[in-house]
Amino acid sequence: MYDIANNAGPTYPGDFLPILKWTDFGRYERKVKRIGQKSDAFLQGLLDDHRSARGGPESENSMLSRLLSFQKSQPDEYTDDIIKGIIMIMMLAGTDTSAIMLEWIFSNLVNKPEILEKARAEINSQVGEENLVEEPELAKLRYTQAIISETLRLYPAAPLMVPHVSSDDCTLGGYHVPRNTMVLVNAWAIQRDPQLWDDPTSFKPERFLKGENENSKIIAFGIGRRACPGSGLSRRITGLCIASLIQCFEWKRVDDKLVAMDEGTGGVVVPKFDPLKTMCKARPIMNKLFPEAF
Ligand code: HEM
Repeated sequence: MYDIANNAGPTYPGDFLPILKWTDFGRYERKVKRIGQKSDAFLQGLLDDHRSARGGPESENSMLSRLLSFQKSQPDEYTDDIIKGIIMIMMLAGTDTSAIMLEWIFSNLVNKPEILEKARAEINSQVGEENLVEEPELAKLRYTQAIISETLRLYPAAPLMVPHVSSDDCTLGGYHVPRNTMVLVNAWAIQRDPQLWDDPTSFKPERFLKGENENSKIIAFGIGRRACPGSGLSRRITGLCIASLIQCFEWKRVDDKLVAMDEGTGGVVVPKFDPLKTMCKARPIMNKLFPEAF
């Protein structure tokens, strides 16, 4: 996964200087073909394990076993290649992005404990301290949702989105774009544009609680028919995850220094430069929810 992610996106110099493709500069083609074969073998192994029920009882209700059951009734639609493609895109597009968003969220929360406390107060008042937050309650957690939106705005997991190619000559913002040109959208810069946002570089979830629909200005999931189909799922998973982590633990920085908020480098998905290190301590609710653990 690491190899695929790092070789995806606009990272190949030959895309910018086509002459380099003649010599397979940096052995890029050979490298990606090898990665492709390796990942195909891995996914085929997963499929075969599920098919022969070698995955154990926990795999019986998995997404893969569901897809394989569709294969029995619609063999032409659900070929092995299609199923491998679905699993691959879910893993590639859905895992790193959501994990990185979570890391940015907690980096912001430990740097701004007052925001963390406000989120906790909302969770206490809407969910209470007896039960772990559940999905239907997420709609009531408006401040938690606002924290997610503000993180997507300032720290989009895919800052240049996924490269697109113009299928025809067109004009974009007054610029002529010939057919077959790679087009990148700088979501990172657009979401910090002072013409669109007040105090654009400050982390202020409150801006999403105003009456206007600020969320419609977020483009971190793309726009239009190729926009991210996992955006709703991702917001729900992340919402559940941060709300339960806030319910169950106290969170603090490891020392007085603020957590550095620099971006690292990557393919499509860009992680933090320094992975987040933080301290956490179990809260009393953990004794009630998981007494056997204490
Ligand atoms: C924080 C979480 C996520 C972010 C920031 C994110 C962002 C994006 C972006 C920017 C694109 C490209 C949109 C474009 O080309 O204009 C995309 C595409 C895609 N995402 Fe996500 N995504 C996230 C989570 C997920 C999840 C959880 C899934 C599925 C489990 C998913 C599945 C996909 C797929 C399949 C595409 C390709 C859509 C297409 O090309 O038609 N993503 N995502």
